[in-house]
Amino acid sequence: MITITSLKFSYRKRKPLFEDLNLSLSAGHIYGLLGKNGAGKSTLLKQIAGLLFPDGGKCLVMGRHSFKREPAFLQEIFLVPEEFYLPKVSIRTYVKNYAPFYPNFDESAFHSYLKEFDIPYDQQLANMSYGQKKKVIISFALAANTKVLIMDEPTNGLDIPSKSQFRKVIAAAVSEEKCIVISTHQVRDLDNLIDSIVIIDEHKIIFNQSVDTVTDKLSFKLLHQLDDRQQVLYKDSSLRGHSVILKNENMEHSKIDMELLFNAVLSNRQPIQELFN
Ligand SMILES: Nc1ncnc2c1ncn2[C@@H]1O[C@H](COP(=O)(O)OP(=O)(O)OP(=O)(O)O)[C@@H](O)[C@H]1O
Repeated sequence: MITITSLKFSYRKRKPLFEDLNLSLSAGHIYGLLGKNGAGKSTLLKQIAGLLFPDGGKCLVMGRHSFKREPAFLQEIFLVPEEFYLPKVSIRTYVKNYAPFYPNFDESAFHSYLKEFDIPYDQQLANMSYGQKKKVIISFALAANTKVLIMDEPTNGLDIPSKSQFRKVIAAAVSEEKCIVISTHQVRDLDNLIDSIVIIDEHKIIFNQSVDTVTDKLSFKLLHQLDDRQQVLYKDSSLRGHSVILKNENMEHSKIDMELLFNAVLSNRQPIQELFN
């Protein structure tokens, strides 16, 4: 669905942000895009949405160069940006004006997502808080029913109950035809939601694996004592004990700890990458 090959991009000359970045994302998945501040997550999402031109390489979405922003491409992609502007109109008028750009827009789904988020339909966008506006744009994005849905830090600004509502509405909107990409620092907000993890660091994609493959190869444990015989790939020690990542040699099933995995991939990249090659 999204194929990025040898992508090069920089905002400033002699300071490349992406160099030979390669990424392939398929339909039927929810990808979590993780990276440190400034790693280039938002920039990558903008490249996919065709809001930035590559300096080299290709960014193809549904077989089309995203930077061309052809109508057939725009109808099938929706980006929920981290910072957004909504016009000073009612939700009703917003839908009337913008839904026609999306041929598969589902108005009844839009109503049900708003209901899930406790947002009354008859409201003026100008009178809403940042978090409420964000819920409107997320609901609209899901109802637009595009094949590609990109969300940049969607849970920023959402209160605690809204985060589980968010997981619920996303889970309801998933289908085999859609590719959903969500960038976040709040990995716990995406718990049980994303099925694949993509990590960007130092100009490149350094990790792109499904959660199932990760838990097949790695075992996540909380140990009270470390045993020298165990080959610990990464550990994070606290008063609770040692949160560790081990090679999953006995085919045990454990629940992925995305924060631990992220820190492990960044600090102990080579042995972890080798396990997946
Ligand atoms: N419009 C711009 N002009 C110049 N440099 C920019 C611009 N936008 C972003 N950058 C720079 O590009 C780099 C990547 O920024 P980007 O916003 O893509 O990172 P990010 O991974 O989304 O970061 P964060 O997690 O902090 O949101 C940063 O060093 C940033 O300063």
